[in-house]
Amino acid sequence: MLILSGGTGTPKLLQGLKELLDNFTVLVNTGEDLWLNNLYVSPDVDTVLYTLSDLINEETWYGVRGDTFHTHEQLKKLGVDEFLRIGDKDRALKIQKTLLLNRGYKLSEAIEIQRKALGVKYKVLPMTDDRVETKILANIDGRKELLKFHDFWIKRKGEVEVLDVIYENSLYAKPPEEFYKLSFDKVIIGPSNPITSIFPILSIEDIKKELMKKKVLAVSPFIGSSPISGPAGKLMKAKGYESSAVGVYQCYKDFLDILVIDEKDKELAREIGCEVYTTNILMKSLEDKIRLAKEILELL
Ligand SMILES: C[C@H](OP(=O)(O)OP(=O)(O)OC[C@H]1O[C@@H](n2cnc3c(=O)[nH]c(N)nc32)[C@H](O)[C@@H]1O)C(=O)O
Ligand SMILES: O=c1nc2n(C[C@H](O)[C@H](O)[C@H](O)CO)c3cc(O)ccc3cc-2c(=O)[nH]1
Ligand SMILES: [Mg+2]
Repeated sequence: MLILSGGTGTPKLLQGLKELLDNFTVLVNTGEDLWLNNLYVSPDVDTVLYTLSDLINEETWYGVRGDTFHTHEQLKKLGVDEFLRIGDKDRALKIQKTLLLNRGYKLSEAIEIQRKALGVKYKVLPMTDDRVETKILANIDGRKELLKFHDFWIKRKGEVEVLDVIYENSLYAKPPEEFYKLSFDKVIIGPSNPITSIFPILSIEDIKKELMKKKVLAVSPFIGSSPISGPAGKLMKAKGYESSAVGVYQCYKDFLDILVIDEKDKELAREIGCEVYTTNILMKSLEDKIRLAKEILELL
């Protein structure tokens, strides 16, 4: 089983799947990775590692539950304002990843070392060992500007007009070597943001080519015309997709076999050209996550 993931929606589903499955591989978005004061930050990978090792802070869906922020606060006092609030335990994981990368390890090799160190039994692969950067083409005071994802989402709080989203260098990027050794025939695209969490993964040609040959199920991150959280709605529109479960089908229709949508959207099924399964797709409790995971596994 291969699961495509960003850093919030799919990790919730992973909490359900890991109660039901002994093994799967998570292929994680790295389009939002960044160097922050010489520290390599891979937000979606770190959230997946923390989710699979039961360390994740479920209030924020990043960082370690109960972490302290001494270094972050001291840096601010000294005049270094990290725009991401990085906890002390979380910083250790990022420092180790940075050390390994600086010693020439590939990102996938560094993640493999960290997965084992955290006692995660599931495989976690970055979508590439190359650098693919998601950039947001925005209208800033009448001028077109290409923003880094974190500039768009954290500094500007996503409050800009989005004209397009691009995946820089995806034309040349390859999946990690490990990807070619995987044997799987089923794929779950979790309820992550199709535009900035799943499309970066699909922008890597060999990954999309592989999905065309597999049985693929996706879970909608939308109910009605709104995402359950975050900027997916405006990003979908910027890329010309409907901000709805129908738009999610449009994003994945080249290879999608089953789309799981919310029961409130059941009348949309006639506009969706693959098998549709309606259920409650909101995951609040662990029971919700296990229930949804169970329904998905029965469908695949
Ligand atoms: C900023 C955020 O990106 P990221 O943190 O990487 O998150 P993902 O792309 O993995 O997921 C965001 C995506 O998740 C959907 N969501 C959240 N909670 C639920 C839920 O309980 N059920 C469900 N079906 N989807 C859920 C949400 O609508 C978001 O679109 C980002 O891009 O939002
Ligand atoms: O919106 C925020 N996202 C934070 N994120 C999440 C992340 O940068 C983005 O929100 C995700 O990339 C969205 O996909 C962090 C991720 C980490 O791995 C470590 C620290 C942070 C800190 C923040 C933060 O302060 N604010
Ligand atoms: Mg993300």
